[in-house]
Amino acid sequence: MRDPAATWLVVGLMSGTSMDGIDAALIETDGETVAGFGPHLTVPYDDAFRDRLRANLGRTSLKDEEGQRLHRDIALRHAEVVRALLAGVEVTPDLIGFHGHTLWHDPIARLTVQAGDATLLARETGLPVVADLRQADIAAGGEGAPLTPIYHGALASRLDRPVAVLNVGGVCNATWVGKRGIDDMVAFDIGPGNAPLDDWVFRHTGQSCDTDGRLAAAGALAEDRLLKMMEIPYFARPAPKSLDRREFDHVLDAVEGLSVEDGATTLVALTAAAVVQASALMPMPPRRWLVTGGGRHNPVLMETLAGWLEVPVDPVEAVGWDGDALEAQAFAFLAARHMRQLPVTFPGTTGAPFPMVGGRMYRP
Ligand SMILES: Nc1ncnc2c1ncn2[C@@H]1O[C@H](COP(=O)(O)OP(=O)(O)OP(=O)(O)O)[C@@H](O)[C@H]1O
Ligand SMILES: CC(=O)N[C@H]1[C@@H]2OC[C@@H](O2)[C@@H](O)[C@@H]1O[C@H](C)C(=O)O
Repeated sequence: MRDPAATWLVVGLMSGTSMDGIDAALIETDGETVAGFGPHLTVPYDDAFRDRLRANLGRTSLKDEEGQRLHRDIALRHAEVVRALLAGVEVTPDLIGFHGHTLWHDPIARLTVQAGDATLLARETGLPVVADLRQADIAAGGEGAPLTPIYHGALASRLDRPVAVLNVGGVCNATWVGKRGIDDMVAFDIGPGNAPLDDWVFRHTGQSCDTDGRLAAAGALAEDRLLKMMEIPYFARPAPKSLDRREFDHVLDAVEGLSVEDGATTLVALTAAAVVQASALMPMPPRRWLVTGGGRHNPVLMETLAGWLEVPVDPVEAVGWDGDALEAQAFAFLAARHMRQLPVTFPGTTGAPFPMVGGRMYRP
């Protein structure tokens, strides 16, 4: 039996930068370790809603009519996903950890905007919701991202270290976990993940991604284009650092004129080259890379990474984690840490001035 005083059953919710859909996962946790993994699911956005999200990227305020509508609709869609996740599960969760959908992220201006009305989500689900997890960090001069490192660090404490957890979502980020576990983490956004490739493939084929890397597998690397793209100053900038999804939109200009296949191969290579560059920014090379996020389903990316990094590269499933659930689980974990007022961001992960508690509670 679960000791309710010691752990919570928490639903984590994430709508990621690739705009593929809403990820939800249930875990049992005290915010330090995971006592049990429950079910997870991803509910894809329909094309019309994805177009609407895309049209709202770059918005810095939710105050106007469409901003308010979007804030509400995102919350209602998340509430539906919670109901779907809990259908057939004979437990009632204690709590929800809610990210929302990032529309704007600018740490220099100390502004990060996530749409999704947590008050409405709490009312719709009848559960307390912890949201606004980036706000305290960015207000204090941290990057406000990435937030998942403390979860990566908690899971990786059982592994041989240093190890790097690489998330290839729309944006690509990594957590380096050293010998001392969560007291020894360096994390940052590396560069473009799947977003430019998704956009490129959508533009040329109308498909939402390069499924199983088929286009990239049929193309040839345009080395001159890759070298040009690797001159982007962000790659060499030391951590802490974080990205807005749209910051790499312009790389599509660098592959313009290539065939769809060659462009796909070259954009996959860009992600891999950025990861190689990122390893030089870590305190020491990791012994192993564990890859999570949708990008690990692209075999061309996985092969390129394995070829270019000098240590083993495996999907996180190799150590028993679930790469489709990990981000949503992380937001559940962060909500539990909020309950215990444990820090969620650190000088090594976001550049926070000190380990910082994060999130705000919305009660039903
Ligand atoms: N079978 C597949 N083959 C190739 N790519 C895939 C496959 N499945 C998923 N992807 C890629 O993974 C992406 C979704 O990844 P994920 O869900 O990790 O992103 P996200 O959580 O939205 O992003 P972020 O971590 O930046 O917030 C898709 O947009 C697609 O590019
Ligand atoms: C501002 C924002 O939403 N950033 C996302 C994005 O997607 C990946 C990367 O860029 C990461 O920094 C972050 O998401 C994950 C969940 C994080 O905070 O760890």
